[in-house]
Amino acid sequence: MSDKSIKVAVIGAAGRMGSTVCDAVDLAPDTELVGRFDVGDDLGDLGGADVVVEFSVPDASLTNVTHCVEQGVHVVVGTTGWTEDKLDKLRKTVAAHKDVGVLIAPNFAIGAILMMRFAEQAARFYESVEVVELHHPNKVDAPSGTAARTADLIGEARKAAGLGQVPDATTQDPEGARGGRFNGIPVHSVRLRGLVAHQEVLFGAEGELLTIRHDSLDRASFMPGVLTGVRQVAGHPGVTVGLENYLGLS
Ligand SMILES: NC(=O)C1=CN([C@@H]2O[C@H](COP(=O)(O)OP(=O)(O)OC[C@H]3O[C@@H](n4cnc5c(N)ncnc54)[C@H](O)[C@@H]3O)[C@@H](O)[C@H]2O)C=CC1
Ligand SMILES: O=C(O)C1=N[C@H](C(=O)O)C[C@H](O)C1
Repeated sequence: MSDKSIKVAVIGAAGRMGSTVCDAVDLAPDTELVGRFDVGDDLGDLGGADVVVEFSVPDASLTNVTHCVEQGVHVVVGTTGWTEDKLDKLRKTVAAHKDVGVLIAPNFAIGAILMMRFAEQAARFYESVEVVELHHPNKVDAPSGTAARTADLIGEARKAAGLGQVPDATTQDPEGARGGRFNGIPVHSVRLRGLVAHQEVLFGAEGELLTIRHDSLDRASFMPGVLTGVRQVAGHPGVTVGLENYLGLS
């Protein structure tokens, strides 16, 4: 007999991730789908949900998550674009609702979380590093949240190790062919029909290379992580960034 004990609503339910999450919540033995919301819907009492899963667009996420917190509902957030400024605003709202947990995860795939962790560990040993993220062409943001987070982790690890800037003799790049820089780390974004979500972290030192690559070939890869978030978020009050904090990897 199943015990559908966690009531879950999904915001962004008509999207690629939101619809996949609705199916996963329906199928899991311990979760019940009680609400599907998308753009223009009145979020109201969120269908009586215990936990909301939010996969919308960067411009809307803070407003949606704030509404959930003000309703006293825990939130698992997959939407990207969480700047420090937005996180600060959210933390202030959550501080007034002390029992509420919010998980913001740039990537729910276990391999992507490990890729970030391994890249952070490798960072101090290599003079050169570049991040290449590759996604489907319908993605609205660049770089990916995963690439931004990876670059941030690597940049901090390099600073802690006393490493300077990555070596780069480029003086002429009128079209931006060298990509963007995030926390000092070069990041390149590829958009290609046929791809889902992929990333390579390229490390280089004299006479050797290390490449760490992760591929999400299907959105099913994100679902175990999303369900882990749904099951654990109530036990983690406050704002948590990164699913690794729920997995004993932090
Ligand atoms: N953390 C993770 O593991 C992953 C994160 N993502 C992120 O999730 C987000 C969504 O990605 P996709 O599902 O591929 O996009 P999508 O474009 O397929 O879906 C977004 C949905 O949000 C809806 N929406 C737009 N404005 C809204 C609003 N104000 N309120 C409620 N819903 C609204 C849209 O109508 C659409 O149905 C992106 O930020 C993406 O980067 C995507 C895959 C994995
Ligand atoms: O939009 C996507 O598809 C994805 N978005 C997230 C990101 O920006 O990192 C996670 C994953 O890369 C898929």
